[in-house]
Amino acid sequence: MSATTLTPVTVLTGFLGSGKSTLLNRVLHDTRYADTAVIVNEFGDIPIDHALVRRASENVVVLSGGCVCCRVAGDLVQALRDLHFKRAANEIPAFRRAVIETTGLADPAPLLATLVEMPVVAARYALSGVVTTVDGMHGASELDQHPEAVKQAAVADRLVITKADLADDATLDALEARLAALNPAAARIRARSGDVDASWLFDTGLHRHDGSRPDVTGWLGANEWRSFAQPSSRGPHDERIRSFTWTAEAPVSWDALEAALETVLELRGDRILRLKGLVNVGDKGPLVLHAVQHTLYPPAKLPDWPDNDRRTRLVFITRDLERGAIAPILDSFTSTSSAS
Ligand SMILES: Nc1nc2c(ncn2[C@@H]2O[C@H](COP(=O)(O)OP(=O)(O)OP(=O)(O)O)[C@@H](O)[C@H]2O)c(=O)[nH]1
Repeated sequence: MSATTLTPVTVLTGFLGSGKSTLLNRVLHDTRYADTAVIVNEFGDIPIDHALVRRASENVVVLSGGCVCCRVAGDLVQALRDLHFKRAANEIPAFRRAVIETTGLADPAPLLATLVEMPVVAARYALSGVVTTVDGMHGASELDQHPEAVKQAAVADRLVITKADLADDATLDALEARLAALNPAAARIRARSGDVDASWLFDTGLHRHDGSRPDVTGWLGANEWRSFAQPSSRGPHDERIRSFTWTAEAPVSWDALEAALETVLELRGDRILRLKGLVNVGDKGPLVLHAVQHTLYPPAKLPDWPDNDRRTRLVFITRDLERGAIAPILDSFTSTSSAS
């Protein structure tokens, strides 16, 4: 997998009315990011959001008539393929990244799985990151009531707490503490009407259109999982989300680890929201991998380690799945690991 030939895709999700379109519309006006193709998934029959976004980007595709998480996955694949071929044929303005804005009710995990699983997509696009908007005023009650909202926050690489101009500091602080417990690895920002630096949103992942060096340590976020204070308020759905790491001190055999991961994903993939990892196979640089639900991306090779930590580190974000259900399988295949 080459980092330079794949078009990075950012998935923008967040509960209904949490400010996805406001954010997207604002950041696309940053001229550095004007060359962004946008796929908007509208739930209702009358697409409204795209009218705003269309003013900001020349390549906008609207998927309507259903939620991309269940009914329109095929449409999404088709849209990504069409965009690619039209770009290749110079029929549309060239774009260097794509954003998929989900409906507010979307469960993001099947969407991420679609991006990984469909060969026609995986050959041309690479998931760059997941940005989740959380309503600064109503976010806590949405997390309490809707498991989708919790999943959206749990899989994020970037959490944007919106409407910071409307909510008071105590509300924002409590929400932020809760999000930090749910997903400590995601970077967080408070936004007023989408006033977020576009590069903070888009340049998150391993795949940069300009080939610049990615922030692998930040992407992995393994260190952030270890220390965080439990917030005073946690909802019933928060409790179901787990995050844990599995590490190995000595280099591992990729064949053995891959077999172990295939087994884990086959058995437990429905409960694995995301998996990210750096793997020490004894070479100069690590393998970088990620997986969503049942599917493992082909690993990418990095020329160097991002820091002095040479351990294999896998970070799991799961729902209703404990570390104890996974670690023994990984241990037994690789027979060299340490808990963390
Ligand atoms: N005051 C204020 N209003 C905001 C902010 N962000 C969004 N809004 C408003 O909140 C409402 C919903 O914002 P949208 O951007 O449409 O939210 P969305 O997540 O795209 O909504 P759906 O597509 O319906 O799920 C709109 O009226 C926005 O103007 C903000 O930071 N401050």
